[in-house]
Amino acid sequence: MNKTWAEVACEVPAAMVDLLADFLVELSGNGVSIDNLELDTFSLDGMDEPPVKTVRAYFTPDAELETKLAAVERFIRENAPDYGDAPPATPTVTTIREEDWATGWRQHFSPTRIGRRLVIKPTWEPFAPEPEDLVIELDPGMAFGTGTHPTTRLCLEALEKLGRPGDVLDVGTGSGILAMAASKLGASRVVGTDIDPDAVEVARENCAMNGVTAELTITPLADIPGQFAVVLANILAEDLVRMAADLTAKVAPGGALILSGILVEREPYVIDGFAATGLALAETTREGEWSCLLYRAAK
Ligand SMILES: C[S@@+](CC[C@H](N)C(=O)[O-])C[C@H]1O[C@@H](n2cnc3c(N)ncnc32)[C@H](O)[C@@H]1O
Repeated sequence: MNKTWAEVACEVPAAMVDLLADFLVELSGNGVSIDNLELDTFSLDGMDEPPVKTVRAYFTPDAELETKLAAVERFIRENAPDYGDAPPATPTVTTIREEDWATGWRQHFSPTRIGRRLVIKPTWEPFAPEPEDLVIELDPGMAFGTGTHPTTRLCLEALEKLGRPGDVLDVGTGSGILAMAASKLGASRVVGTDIDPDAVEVARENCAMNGVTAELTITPLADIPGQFAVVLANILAEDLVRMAADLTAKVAPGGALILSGILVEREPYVIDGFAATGLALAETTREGEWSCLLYRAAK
């Protein structure tokens, strides 16, 4: 593959890393890496934590890149003053090859237990599962969803709590992680859709690697036939609200809709956006600044 990525490196005060990382994940649709800036021995003297860290995000180098870069610069400029007096450095952009992007991720990715039985494990790491464990093998690829992001974890936990899930629709499947988990949890049929054809390709490869059968497609949500016992969508709050009617239409009577990708401060906005759908909000779970909403359809 000759694909390249624009790696955007932002040096920010260490205390601002989480805020910026979440912003970059949302904006790029991909994971970020965080590493310590190399400092000289004088500046490190007597310091436990370096004061500045570098957050790296990965963007497709397309026509929207300039606009996204401007948004990153604006975000840093507006938020950095809350974390210290030093003026923030301008983010740097480096073009990197796809292979390097994937390799860089390896050091940040290790077996992770999520919920009671699900374990996400990179292919290269040895892991001894418990008898009840449902292991998903996953290498960081070009699609969002390695299980390291709270929005994915919240979705997986909510899904596992539903028990054997029946037919499942995964909207914005990314790496296919939720689709694979649904299948491992005993779903009778799994459909995953994504607007990004590359993500669908990655999801197909991941499903094949895990022996999972799922129908993976770029068919828009509104055109997917049928209804599902569980519909999952880990997408941005704005998209969830825009898609509220289509998402609701896919939930079978008595079924569940799991919405993730919602910043806690955006919870009321999403709840408002789903108020007219007739679905009942059954549970809200949170991790850090992320929320996941579980809705139920009437029987
Ligand atoms: C945050 S990732 C979620 C990936 C994975 N489901 C997870 O939970 O980790 C969001 C995914 O939704 C896709 N997406 C965004 N808008 C979409 C839409 N309107 N319909 C389908 N997929 C969409 C993106 O391409 C991306 O792969």
